Amino acid sequence: MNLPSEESAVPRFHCEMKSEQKGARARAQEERPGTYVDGVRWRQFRARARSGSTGGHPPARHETVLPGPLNIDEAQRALRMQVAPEQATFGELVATSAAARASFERMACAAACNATVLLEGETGTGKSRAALAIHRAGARANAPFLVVDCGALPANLLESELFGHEKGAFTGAIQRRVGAFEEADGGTIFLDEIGELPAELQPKLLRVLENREIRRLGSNTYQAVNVRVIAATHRDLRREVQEGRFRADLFFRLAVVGIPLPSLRERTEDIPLIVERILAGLGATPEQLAKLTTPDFLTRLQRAAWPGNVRELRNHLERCLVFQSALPPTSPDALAPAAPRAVDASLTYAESRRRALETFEHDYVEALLKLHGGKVSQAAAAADMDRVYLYRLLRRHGLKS
Ligand SMILES: Nc1ncnc2c1ncn2[C@@H]1O[C@H](COP(=O)(O)OP(=O)(O)OP(=O)(O)O)[C@@H](O)[C@H]1O
Repeated sequence: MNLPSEESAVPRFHCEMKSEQKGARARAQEERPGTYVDGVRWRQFRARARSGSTGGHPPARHETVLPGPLNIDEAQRALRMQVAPEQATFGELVATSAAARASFERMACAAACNATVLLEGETGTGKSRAALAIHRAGARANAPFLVVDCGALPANLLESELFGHEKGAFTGAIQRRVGAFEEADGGTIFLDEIGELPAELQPKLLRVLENREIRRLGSNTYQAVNVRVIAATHRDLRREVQEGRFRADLFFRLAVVGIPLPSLRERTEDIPLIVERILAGLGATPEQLAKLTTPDFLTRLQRAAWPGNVRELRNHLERCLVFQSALPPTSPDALAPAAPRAVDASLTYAESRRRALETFEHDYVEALLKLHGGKVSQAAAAADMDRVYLYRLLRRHGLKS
C-alpha cells in the first residue's frame, strides 16, 4: 500500500499496512526518512480490538483500542486519528504540549519534502536543534548540514561565506574559496538569524532560492547548486517586511513551510520532560536527578519566566549541578505573584509580543554592557553571543554608535 507523500525520494514501499482479524498492523519499511504519525516516529504500529494505549518514549511500538476487524481505509484513519501518545519526540526535541507537538508535526512534514523552511521562535527555543532534526529525518540525512549565522559577519564577508570567492576578488582574497552553498551541495544549509541578513545580500539570496544557482564573488559565471534551505529567526519577519528592513519576495520564498517554535512560557507542561532530558544529557547522577525533579522544584521552574527559553533553563540546571543544589530560578520574573506586567491587551498578540521582545533585547544588552564596563568583546563572550551580533543589537537599540 502507498501512503501519501510529497517527496518523490520516499521509497514506494515505505510503510506496510495489513488488515487482520483482530485489527490492523503497520510496519515501517525503511529507517529513513522514517514513518511519522502525529509527529512521532514509528517502526511498528498495531491497532487492535481490545487493548490499552501505550504512549511510548521513544515510541518504537504502539497499540491502541479499535473495533476490529478493520478494512484498509479504517486502518489508515486509525493511524491518523487514534494515536495520541502523551510524549512526542522529534530528533532530540521532546514535548507533551499541543503547541510543541504541532511544531513537530510540521517538522515531520518538512523533513519529508524538499521545501524551504522558516523556523520562527524566540531565542533559545531550539531552532538550531529543530533545523538539524529536520535535516536528519529527511532524504538528505547523509549529506552535509552547513550552518551560517547571518548575524555574525559584515556583508562582504558573509557574501563570501555563503557563495565563496575567486582568487583576487577583493583585497586579501589570496586564494579561491568555496562558499557554504557549494559545500552543502546535495545537503542542507541552515541560515541562522536570517532576519539579520544585510539588505545588499537579500536579492542575492533570493536569486539563489529562485534559480538554485550561485556565483562566487569575482566570478562571471553562475553554477547550479542542489541545496535544501532551512532558515531561522527570532524576529517577526512580517514586521521587518512591513517596516522595509526585509524584502517581501525573499520572505515568501523562505517561508514556504513556516514553523513557529513556542516559547517555554507557552508550554510549561513540557518543563519536567525537558528538565529530565537536559539533566541526562549533562550526566546528572540518580541522586542529582532525584533532587532536581521533585514536584516542588519542577513547579518553581514552571512558574519562572525564562525569557531565554530552553537555553536559559539548561544554563540554570547546569548551575544547579555545579552548586549541588536546587537553586531557585534567577530570572527577574521568577515566582512573581500575579503582579500585572506592562502589556497592552488592546494590541494584537503579535504586536504585543514584538514590543516585549524589543524591550527585553534592549534591557538585556544594556545591562550586559554595563556589567562588563562597556567592553563589548568581554560582554559577548560572557553572554555566549557573537561579538558582531552584539554590536548590531547595540546599534539597533541606540546603545552604541
Ligand atoms: N527540547 C530541547 N531539549 C533539550 N535541550 C534543548 C531543547 N531545545 C533547546 N535545547 C537547548 O537549548 C539551547 C538553545 O537551543 P538552540 O540553539 O537550538 O536554540 P535557538 O532557538 O536556535 O537559539 P538562538 O535563536 O539564540 O540561536 C541549546 O543548548 C540546546 O541544547
